[in-house]
Amino acid sequence: MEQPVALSIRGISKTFTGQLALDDVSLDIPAGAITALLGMNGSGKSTLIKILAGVYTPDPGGSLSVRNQDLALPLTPGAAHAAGLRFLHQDLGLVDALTIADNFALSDGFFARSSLSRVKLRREHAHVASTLELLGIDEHPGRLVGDLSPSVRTMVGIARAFQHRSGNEAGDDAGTGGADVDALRRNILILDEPTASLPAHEADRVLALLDMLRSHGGTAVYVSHRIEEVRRIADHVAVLRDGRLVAQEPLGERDAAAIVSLVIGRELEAPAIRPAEEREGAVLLRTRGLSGPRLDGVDLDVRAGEILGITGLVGCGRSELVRLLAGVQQPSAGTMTVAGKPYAPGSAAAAITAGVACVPQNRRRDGVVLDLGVGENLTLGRLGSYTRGPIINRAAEKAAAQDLAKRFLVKTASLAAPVRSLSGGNQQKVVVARAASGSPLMLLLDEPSQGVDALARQEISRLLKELADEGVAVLVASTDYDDFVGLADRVVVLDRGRIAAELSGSDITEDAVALACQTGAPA
Ligand SMILES: Nc1ncnc2c1ncn2[C@@H]1O[C@H](COP(=O)(O)OP(=O)(O)OP(=O)(O)O)[C@@H](O)[C@H]1O
Repeated sequence: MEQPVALSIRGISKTFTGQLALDDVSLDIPAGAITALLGMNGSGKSTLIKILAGVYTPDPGGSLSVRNQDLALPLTPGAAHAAGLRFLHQDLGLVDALTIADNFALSDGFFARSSLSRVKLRREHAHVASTLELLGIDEHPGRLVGDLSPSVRTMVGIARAFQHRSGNEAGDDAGTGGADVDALRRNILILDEPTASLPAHEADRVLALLDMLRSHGGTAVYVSHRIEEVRRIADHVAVLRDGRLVAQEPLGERDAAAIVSLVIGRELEAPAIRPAEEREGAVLLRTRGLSGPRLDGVDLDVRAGEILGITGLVGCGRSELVRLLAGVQQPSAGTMTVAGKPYAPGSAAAAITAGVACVPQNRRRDGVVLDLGVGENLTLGRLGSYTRGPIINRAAEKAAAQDLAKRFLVKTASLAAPVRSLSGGNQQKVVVARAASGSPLMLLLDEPSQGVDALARQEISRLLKELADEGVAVLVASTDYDDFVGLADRVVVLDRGRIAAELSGSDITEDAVALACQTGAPA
């Protein structure tokens, strides 16, 4: 039997200055099922979601309907909400310093809660608790959001999207209404890469919540670049390529390779294996007894030309290790050398001067200047390379930016376009390209494939191998174990700040790394 359609999108296009981001997209989202919205970086997924959320105005001509009711275009955020469209953006919009219940109240724009009586507050807590319970979230409404694990924060974000207000601000009944099963079934949840920044086992909990939503008859549209997650959770796939819808079908029994080829339009080639001799350079980085708040006496040798993976469960000290090596945090004990010389960078700039470049985890905060152009971001901090005396050679700067954009496959309307206008994955490519462009001795990357599509991920892997072949020591810290397969020569697993296991060569598989993270021992 055909499933009823929850959301129907007809002939939607969106042109940004000089660029067609969505081209006549028509798509039906079936009710009571999870649809994975897939596509490479820059294919138009976020643009479509922002049109549904009433953030972007589509080009004239298309139409939208929810359960056969036409919506007036352009939508406003209020009209989208009234129609039952619920959104979870990557930035969850939760306030750490407030409780779960307060965060629920905040989303209603209603925060005169000091005036609520104790009875009403208790009732409000009960509403929030029932919503949490319905979605399988085992937390007390009075818990501070800042104390929650990343996956529970995401789950709270989802639960909050479903709540409804009851009563009015002035009236007796003012307060936040919990969601009931009917609300879960009636509304349509749209999630833009909810698991992008979550390690695999945390992401699993969010997927379990989506399972729960589906079991209540709920409808969701889910964007992800993680193919295994799509296989695990989706009933249907819809694929955008260059702004056009190229597939809309049940997921069926497709394996990962089949989904990837649906997304990129061809088969992904197997990654090239690096010959062993290319990873046997001299020791470039040596740490002895390296310690910090989370790290506890790490001894590490990384060779020139080696690609080393660093992983472990949440709190293992992985990101701290990157920060200490990158000079943005100072060790409490231990020593480091780079190319045999003492290395104690007091800042990121000092690390770069010593030949250690870093691709930080939070690209929007630390990696790019959103309002500067793509070209300027690519050459940022390297102006010295294009100046002779007081004269800046703009042509040389532009040529360098063009080269980098081409080599790292940055998809942009022009080099002058602000980085803000780039899709998430393309912003990431800009950061990687810039870090690699200064001929570093060592390149550190913290979660480099967050929000990056399968093809770009492979391109980044290929470029990292190229850099390693040129003698650069590459350190990739990641919780996405797939990042290491076909890329890393060696993977070091951290557990509570110490080295717990090490894998190398063909032993590096997703399952073996996962097992080593769980047990602290190689498979
Ligand atoms: N505000 C904007 N101004 C100009 N161009 C934009 C703007 N927002 C998006 N674009 C362009 O529209 C196209 C689609 O971008 P969009 O962010 O929708 O891609 P996406 O599929 O969500 O990618 P990703 O997987 O990387 O998040 C891209 O080429 C992007 O550069």
